[in-house]
Amino acid sequence: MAVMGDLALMGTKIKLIGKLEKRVFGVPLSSSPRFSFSQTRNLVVSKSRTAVRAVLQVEKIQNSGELKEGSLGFDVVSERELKENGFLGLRKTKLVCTIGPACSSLDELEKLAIAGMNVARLNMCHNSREWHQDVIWKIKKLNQEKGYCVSVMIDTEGNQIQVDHGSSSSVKAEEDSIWYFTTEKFEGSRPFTIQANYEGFSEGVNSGDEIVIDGGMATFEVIEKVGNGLRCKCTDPGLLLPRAKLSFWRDGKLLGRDYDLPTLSTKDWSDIVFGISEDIDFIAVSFVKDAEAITHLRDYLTTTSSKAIKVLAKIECLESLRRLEEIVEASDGIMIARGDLGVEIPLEQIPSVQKDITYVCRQLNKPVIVASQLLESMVEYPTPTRAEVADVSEAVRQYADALMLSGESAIGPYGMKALSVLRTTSTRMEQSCREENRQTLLHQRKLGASLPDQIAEQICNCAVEMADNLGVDAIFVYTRHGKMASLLSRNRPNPPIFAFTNDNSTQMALNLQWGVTPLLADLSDDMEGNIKKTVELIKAKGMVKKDEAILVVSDIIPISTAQTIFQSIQVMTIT
Ligand SMILES: Nc1ncnc2c1ncn2[C@@H]1O[C@H](COP(=O)(O)OP(=O)(O)OP(=O)(O)O)[C@@H](O)[C@H]1O
Ligand SMILES: CC(=O)C(=O)O
Ligand SMILES: [K+]
Ligand SMILES: [Mg+2]
Repeated sequence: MAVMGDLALMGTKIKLIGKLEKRVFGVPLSSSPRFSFSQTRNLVVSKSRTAVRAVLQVEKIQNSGELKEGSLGFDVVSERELKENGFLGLRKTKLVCTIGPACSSLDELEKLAIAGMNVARLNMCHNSREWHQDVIWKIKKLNQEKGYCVSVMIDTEGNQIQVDHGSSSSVKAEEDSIWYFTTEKFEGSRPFTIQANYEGFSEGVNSGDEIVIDGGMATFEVIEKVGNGLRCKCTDPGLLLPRAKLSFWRDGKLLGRDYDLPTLSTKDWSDIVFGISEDIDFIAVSFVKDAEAITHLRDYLTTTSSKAIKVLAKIECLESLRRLEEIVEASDGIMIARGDLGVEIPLEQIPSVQKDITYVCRQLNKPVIVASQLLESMVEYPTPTRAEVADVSEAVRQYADALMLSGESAIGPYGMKALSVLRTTSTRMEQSCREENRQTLLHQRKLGASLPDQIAEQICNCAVEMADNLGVDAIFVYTRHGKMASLLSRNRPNPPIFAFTNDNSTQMALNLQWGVTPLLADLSDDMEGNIKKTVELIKAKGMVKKDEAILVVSDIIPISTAQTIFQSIQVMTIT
């Protein structure tokens, strides 16, 4: 079988070396290999039963770093999944669970880890510092003592305008009833009075404007302004929940409101300092309005944290949609926070906005989480609605990197079942997408050249095209900061990506990337040796079999004397 891999690297100022070898794990074989170069740009690879590697390398001069000798770290869940289901059976879509009172015991956390939780989210809006610390310690304990690989995310409270009637349960607003929205502070509740948490909440609001609560739970018309407060009439009766969110409308159009509040409050900064001290992996920033807050936080983290904590921007207000591209570029990833987004924009716009955001993230190579109400009915019931399963499937079909549970896992009694619905639904849809890709040969990945590092981008685009065309069983990538792994993931290949890194924070960050199984390995200076060692370790664990083919992409291969960086694609068949 001869297959073409077209490496469209011409035109870059890079020296391209075509180097063909036939070796068994680094040892040259004497017999003549069955492959040939057809042109400078094309590499023809023949697979044989011996380990044959066709190597195409791009050479560039740069500083090289130190790599250490050691062993290979597989987390227990991926190892089990791989043994049970084989390479193609590995789930690609990552799963995030919000941790709340329903799942904060060591036992419940372990059950979620076993069921496939990749990232645990702690919402700093709720509960105490001690409570969050206790959960983080339990997750670290499970990782260290039982071999799980669960990353930790904190989600900031942010400066959010909320209204509250002061009662712990919901209150009904009847048609034509008159209510007073006030900024006055008082304890408990007063009849027909709703407290707003921000003095300036009514600025620019006129008589006749509408107030929509929680995206449509109830609607009020503003009768008059009284100081900072608003006297209103209920025009669409409904329920007022504690800590409700509100939007203002005029003549049927949403009033975009830019409150003069910083994205990160004093409490958020203290939560961030806490997060750094607890060695967390991700900070999700709520109500991001522009790129500035993200850049500021990233600069802060660079100077204060020894570890590369990733900053995710939550898209949940109108301003963030207006500045989407700059926010995506500035951040390490995005969360589509559909809960608050549905309060800020008309609900019917959410599906198309979700599609647009996932598209932009893919182009700019940033992981994206689809969050909120994926399986909302499961907060109360043990099975999802058909519509919820369809919503989950659509997010998977859009190739979102991750799906998130909120109340389903935090407060609901069926968190485990909800996680299992996410797992089975995503596995099924991933399989269907693979079949569809194969039939149509229409590559979803017409990504073009959109990133600054064109060499890495092109190598990964070509590598994935080769991997799919050759039908290899797995892709191995050796990466320090995870860039090559994410660029491969961006192409959404059919085979799974095993990313070997010697950096723990890279491993934990890659937990959010579609199709990537991050593995901590003590890599040495010698890339040939690394490949040989990792393949043999995986072979010894019974995870690769004879005749299975692996495509290997390596990012940093220091050539000791000249300090040269090689970026290469190799195809090897296991003997
Ligand atoms: N740590 C916690 N302690 C207690 N309850 C929690 C905790 N985390 C979440 N919850 C509960 O689970 C529900 C859903 O959680 P989640 O944090 O996803 O929703 P949210 O408050 O709407 O998010 P956000 O405020 O970021 O928009 C919350 O309304 C809250 O009642
Ligand atoms: C997750 C979140 O913050 C939201 O959906 O609003
Ligand atoms: K939050
Ligand atoms: Mg929110």
